[in-house]
Amino acid sequence: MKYDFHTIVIGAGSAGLMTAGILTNLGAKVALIEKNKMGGDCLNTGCVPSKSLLYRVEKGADFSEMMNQIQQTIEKIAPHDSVERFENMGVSVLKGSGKLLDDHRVEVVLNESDGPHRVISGKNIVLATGSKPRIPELDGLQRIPYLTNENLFSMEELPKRFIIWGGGPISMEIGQAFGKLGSEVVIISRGRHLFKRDEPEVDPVMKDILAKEGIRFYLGYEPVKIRETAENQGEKDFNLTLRNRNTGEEKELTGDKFLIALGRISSTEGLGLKNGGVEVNEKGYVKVNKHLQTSTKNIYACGDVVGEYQFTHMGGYEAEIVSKNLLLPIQAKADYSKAVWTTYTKPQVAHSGFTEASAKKGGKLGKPLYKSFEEVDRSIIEEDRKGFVKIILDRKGRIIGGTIVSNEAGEMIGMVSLAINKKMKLSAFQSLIYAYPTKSEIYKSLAVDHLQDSVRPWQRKLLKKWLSR
Ligand SMILES: Cc1cc2nc3c(=O)[nH]c(=O)nc-3n(C[C@H](O)[C@H](O)[C@H](O)COP(=O)(O)OP(=O)(O)OC[C@H]3O[C@@H](n4cnc5c(N)ncnc54)[C@H](O)[C@@H]3O)c2cc1C
Ligand SMILES: NC(=O)c1ccc[n+]([C@@H]2O[C@H](COP(=O)([O-])OP(=O)(O)OC[C@H]3O[C@@H](n4cnc5c(N)ncnc54)[C@H](O)[C@@H]3O)[C@@H](O)[C@H]2O)c1
Repeated sequence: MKYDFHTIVIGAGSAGLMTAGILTNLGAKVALIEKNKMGGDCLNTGCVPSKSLLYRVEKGADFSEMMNQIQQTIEKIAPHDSVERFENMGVSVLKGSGKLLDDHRVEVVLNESDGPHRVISGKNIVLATGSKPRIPELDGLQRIPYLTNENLFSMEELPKRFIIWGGGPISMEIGQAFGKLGSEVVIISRGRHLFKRDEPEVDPVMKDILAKEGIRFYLGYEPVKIRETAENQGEKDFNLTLRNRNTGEEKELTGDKFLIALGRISSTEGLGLKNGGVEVNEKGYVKVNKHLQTSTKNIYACGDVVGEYQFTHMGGYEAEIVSKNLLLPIQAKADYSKAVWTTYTKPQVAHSGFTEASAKKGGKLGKPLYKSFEEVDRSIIEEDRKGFVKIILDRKGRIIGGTIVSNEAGEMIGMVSLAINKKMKLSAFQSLIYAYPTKSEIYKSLAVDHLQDSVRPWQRKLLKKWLSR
């Protein structure tokens, strides 16, 4: 059977762009379908505007000027993900909505055409349609103009009392940024712990830092209703009633902006999954095996639509696996034991590989090691002493995980990832020369502590004897 394309990719966010780019560069004929903006969430409503905001907050500028600068940053990066760039590479980009008709044919309802819908066929199809914010049921919510990441960065005025529902990375990053800009920030989360994906030592450090900056937390609370109140300079305020999940006690808060950041749902509405024989899991995400293959063997999926690790770089990693599997006879597997992420608060919280708990669960835990930045000279100089490095060793003493809390944690975690990838032991950290004064010196002191701890008493005695000759 002859198909129009080797692969049809639906969705031009980080995962779809990466898949289309790799396959085309390696000689495959590819169609890429995007119904909205090229670059998806990351460029338009996710990583880029949020990190641009965090950077600009530190520089201090007028709010509307800052929002303009954020849009300018998006425009500067947009050419990397543009139709022109991908068409120049050789990708056929179709601006419209894609729907599976069966396991090889996709119907495209073009954005700018009143003509008949176009139907294209592909030997393979890749679903990279991403995710969207999860909006829960809440009494009164439909009458309140609430915010999500999709309209947050179009706000024109700085909120006075900014209430954020959710305890994940969006809430932490955005909450801290708006607190620094001068909003009164309240964060509500049903769980008692923040940074739940990270090591448990992160939660108290970050809670303390954020609370000292003035953020108020209602942890263990759930909103039960929201109502508009009197008009306040053209903007409507609202009252939000919260209930303590343990005691049932109720509290009332007033705010002028309400952000919902309660995680994501898959973006598969109208995608015709059933026509393609593609199953979803219990959370509604596209079900894939380790090769990122769906229940239909020539249809693969990657990025947020798959669910577990909703990060741009993980979508990129999955796109590489999918591309290999579409081109090579041997099927590569996605290995999430080396997953990496960073939450860009100040200090940042970065992680790579196993946590202590996941290593224990997987029967891999040798030893967890911990070192605070308290006595690191560079951290003292920069007043960045509250964080730590935690390294997880397996039973053979190899580095299999790490967590860093520090202003540059996102940059520092790369060294841990390299050590994990190359199956290194702590001695690798110990034998390096580090420039003084850098925060990376913590790797050396952590290694030295551990090596000292692992010297046996008889070895110590022998050494002492030898030194006293
Ligand atoms: C506020 C915020 C901050 C974030 N910060 C970070 C960060 O700092 N670092 C990080 O790694 N990650 C971050 N993320 C997560 C990151 O943005 C996502 O993991 C990433 O964008 C997912 O990429 P994707 O390609 O899977 O999906 P998306 O970016 O959602 O792209 C999917 C695309 O498919 C299109 N589409 C959907 N259905 C169809 C259809 N039927 N036909 C045609 N097109 C369709 C959509 O329009 C969209 O453009 C952040 C997310 C948010 C919300
Ligand atoms: N720096 C980064 O890499 C970065 C930054 C922002 C967002 N992101 C990505 O975007 C995605 C979305 O972020 P997010 O912060 O919305 O989601 P999240 O899923 O990470 O966190 C949602 C939080 O809300 C809580 N929650 C869920 N339902 C609730 C309810 N009914 N009541 C009270 N609390 C409830 C959850 O317990 C969780 O703590 C994440 O998966 C993340 O991967 C990444």
